[in-house]
Amino acid sequence: MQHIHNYIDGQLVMPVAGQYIDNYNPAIGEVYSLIPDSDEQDVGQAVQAALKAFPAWSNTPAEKRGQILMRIADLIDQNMDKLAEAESIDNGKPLKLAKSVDIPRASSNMRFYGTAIQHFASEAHYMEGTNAFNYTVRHPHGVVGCISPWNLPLYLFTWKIAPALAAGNCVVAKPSEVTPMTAYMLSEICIEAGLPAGVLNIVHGYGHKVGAAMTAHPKVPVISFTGGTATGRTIASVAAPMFKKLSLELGGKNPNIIFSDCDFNNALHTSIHSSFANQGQICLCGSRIFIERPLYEKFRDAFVEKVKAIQVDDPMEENSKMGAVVSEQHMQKVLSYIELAKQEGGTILTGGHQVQVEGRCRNGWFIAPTIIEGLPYNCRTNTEEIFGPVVTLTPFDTEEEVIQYANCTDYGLSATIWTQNLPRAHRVAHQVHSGIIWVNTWLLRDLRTPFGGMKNSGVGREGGFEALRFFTEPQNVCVKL
Ligand SMILES: NC(=O)c1ccc[n+]([C@@H]2O[C@H](COP(=O)([O-])OP(=O)(O)OC[C@H]3O[C@@H](n4cnc5c(N)ncnc54)[C@H](O)[C@@H]3O)[C@@H](O)[C@H]2O)c1
Ligand SMILES: O=C/C=C/C=C(\O)C(=O)O
Repeated sequence: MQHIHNYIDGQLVMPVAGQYIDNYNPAIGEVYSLIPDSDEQDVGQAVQAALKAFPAWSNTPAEKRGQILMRIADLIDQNMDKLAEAESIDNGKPLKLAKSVDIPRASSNMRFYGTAIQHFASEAHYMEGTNAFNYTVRHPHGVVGCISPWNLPLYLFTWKIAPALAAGNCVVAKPSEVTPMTAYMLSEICIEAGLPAGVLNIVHGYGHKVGAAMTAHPKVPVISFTGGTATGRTIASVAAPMFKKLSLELGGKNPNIIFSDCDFNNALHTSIHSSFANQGQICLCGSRIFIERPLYEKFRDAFVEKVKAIQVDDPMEENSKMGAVVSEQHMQKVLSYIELAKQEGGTILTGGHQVQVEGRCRNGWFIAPTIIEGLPYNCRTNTEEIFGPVVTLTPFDTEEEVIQYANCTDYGLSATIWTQNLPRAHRVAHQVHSGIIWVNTWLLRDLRTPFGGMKNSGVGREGGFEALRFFTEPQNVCVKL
């Protein structure tokens, strides 16, 4: 069976304690590889390697650092098919999705920050009347920790490490233990691309061991984390008393607001993606669909009809639109929320159950896309993150009412608004408490924009120069002439 290795000090190495964790193919329901069950000893070695590499890497001209990131991007592109297949096997997502979204975005992340760092300028402030000026240098921090989740494995892993490396930091990174394979393949790519030893170190294993050791390590002053809100809280509780700098990208329970005057076909088709793409396991999925009452029945009936036609099948099938959810444990969690929705008075319009796919996937973990109506806007099903192929439909009568519905959760990541009325689009956008608003679209990403959530969806922003500012420490020098 294939063993995944840690990537420490430029080498692919076994975990110090020699222990491994089973890695499952969720579409088959079987173990297909083994992941290092690393601990604080491996994290300690990774931090030492990163500290050793830091002086040379931080003094490497930005242009040269950028060139190495671009080489990594080229190698991701050259290995597109292999990486996409590995992502699909590891995560259960349709191969087509991995090929069209996950892996291309991973190379875009490297390319974006490989070039962004060439344009990242420091500020200067002249003090009129005093004949003095200030210039601000942005120093890399040293060793930074990057911790990522399982839903968009290589996409979110590279979204963190690219700006961290571009800014001149050395990195200790931990991909999710549920989907480690493409991060492992990335370590091979980094070696081939000539990334100097110790600049990026990838330590595999459990969050409560590897992630916790990174968070608590005194030589890792910065943690960038994407994952669940509860985990973010644990990390913050350890990091805050150590005065670490934190970026937290957490969960969401995003509203998808559909007004009667929307472009109906566009709203309908995009809502299918925003509900069920990646089996609904994207933090940006619009899991609460609010429909203005005059359109409610028309939208509901058309939506249910289209969703009933979605075939859940083997993610490796060329035309698969919906694959497996990531693990048996996650499937049980999602199914338990469907039971909760029934107890809370919801009506299942379609789905609501596990699916057994024929053939090689008969023991895999699949859930039918599920639509529920008839729930109060503030019940648990409508306020807690399910993170699976489950959406609720709720009618509304006025703007004020739907804004209240939209804002009634502790989350504030993203929202989508469908209307042809421009003033209304802006009016509603400004009142919805979400860090990311889409009008008449969904998941249209410009990598230059600030990305992140309000309320319990996170702290700080990724993307564009925000990430380069996060991964650097500003130092102001005031000079009197
Ligand atoms: N806001 C965003 O950009 C965004 C993006 C993707 C996913 N998410 C969220 O991520 C969640 C799903 O991902 P998940 O289940 O992998 O999340 P998770 O919080 O369980 O795990 C995320 C990562 O944190 C690690 N971890 C777990 N416990 C830790 C600890 N005590 N200390 C340090 N690290 C620890 C895990 O091993 C994993 O690598 C959802 O809530 C989803 O909304 C948010
Ligand atoms: O599941 C969460 C998705 C996060 C997406 C991004 O971070 C992005 O598109 O940059």
